[in-house]
Amino acid sequence: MSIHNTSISVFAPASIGNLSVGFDVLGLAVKPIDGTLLGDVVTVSATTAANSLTVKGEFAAKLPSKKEDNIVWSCLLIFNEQLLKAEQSPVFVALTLDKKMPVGSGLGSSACSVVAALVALNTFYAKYQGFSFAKNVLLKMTGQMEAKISGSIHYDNVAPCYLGGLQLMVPDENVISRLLPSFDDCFYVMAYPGISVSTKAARDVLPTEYSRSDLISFGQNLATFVDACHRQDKSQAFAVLTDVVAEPYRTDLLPRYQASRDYLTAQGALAVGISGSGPTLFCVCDSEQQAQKFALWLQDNYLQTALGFVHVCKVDNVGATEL
Ligand SMILES: Nc1ncnc2c1ncn2[C@@H]1O[C@H](COP(=O)(O)OP(=O)(O)OP(=O)(O)O)[C@@H](O)[C@H]1O
Ligand SMILES: N[C@@H](CCO)C(=O)O
Repeated sequence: MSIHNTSISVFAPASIGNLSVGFDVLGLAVKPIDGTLLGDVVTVSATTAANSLTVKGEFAAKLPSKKEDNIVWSCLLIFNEQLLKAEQSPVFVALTLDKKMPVGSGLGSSACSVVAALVALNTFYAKYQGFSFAKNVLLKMTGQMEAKISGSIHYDNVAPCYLGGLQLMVPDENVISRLLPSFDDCFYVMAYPGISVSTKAARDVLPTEYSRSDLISFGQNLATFVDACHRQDKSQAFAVLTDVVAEPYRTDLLPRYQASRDYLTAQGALAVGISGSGPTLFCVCDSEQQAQKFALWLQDNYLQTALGFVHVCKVDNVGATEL
C-alpha cells in the first residue's frame, strides 16, 4: 500500500496514576465495560503539503488554540528528531487529535494524547517505511513529553496507557516499567466531577519532606500491595490501599471527596482513592452490581458540573491500540 493514500488511527486509554499506594510509581489502565472509548484517538495520514494538526472532539475547546502549544505537536517534533538521529527521513504528516478526555481530570488526559500520537506515528512508519522504534525507546519519548507538561518525569500514566494493565515504574532505564498481576475480576468506578485540577498545582501542595512514620507506612503499604498482587490476594491488596503521600494534602482541592470516600467505604467498597492528581475519584468493587449502585450514587453526589461523568470500568490489559 502506498504511504500517500492511507492513515493510521490509534486509541490510548485512561489510567489511574498512583493507585493510592504508589505515588509516581504505579499506574493502572482502565476501560469502561459498556465499550465507551475513554481515552484519546490520534490519526496520522501522509500529506504532500506541510505538517498539520487538527483538533476535534468533546474536549477540543479546552486545549490551547495554537498547534505549537498542543503536546501532540511536540510529539511530532520529538519523533522526527529521533527519526533523523536514526538516519530515517521524516515525511509530511497530517495529524488529527480526537480529544475525548477532559483536561486536568486525573485520568491521564495528556498521557492519552502523548501515547496515541507517538504510537500512531510509530505504527505509521512501521507499516509504510518498515522502520519503528523499540517499545522502550518509545516509552522514554512518552516520559519526556509528560515531563514537558507537568514539570517532572513520571511514567505512572504513560506506561499503563501505552502498555496496558497495572504497571510498576522501575528505576532502571533499560526496564522503566514492569507489568504486575492485577485483579481482573474487580470493577473500578471512575467519577470525574467536571472540574479541572492542574497536575502541577496538585504537586505544588505536597510537602517537600515526610516524617519517618509516613515513610514506613508508604514503604509497607506499597510492598504489601505488590506482594498481594503477585499472590492474587485481593483482600490484602485493597486493605492497604492507603495514600500517605498525596491524598491527605490534596483533599482540600477536591470538593465532596472526603464525604464520598467515607460513604463508599462505609458501604463496603474494597478501596476508594484519588485517580492521579484528581479530581477523578476511583472506587474498587467486588461485583458489577455494587459498582453500578456506587456509580449512580457518585453521579448524584460527586459530580459538580454538566461536564462530569461516571464510568464502571475494568482493567484494560491492552493499552494503546490501532483502530
Ligand atoms: N493534547 C493535550 N491533552 C491534554 N493537555 C494538553 C494537551 N496539549 C496541551 N495540553 C496542556 O497541558 C496541560 C495539561 O495539564 P495537566 O497535566 O494538569 O492535565 P492532564 O494531563 O489532563 O492531567 P491528568 O493526568 O490529571 O489527567 C494543560 O495546560 C493543557 O492545556
Ligand atoms: N503521579 C502524578 C499523577 C498525575 O499525573 C501525581 O499524582 O502528581
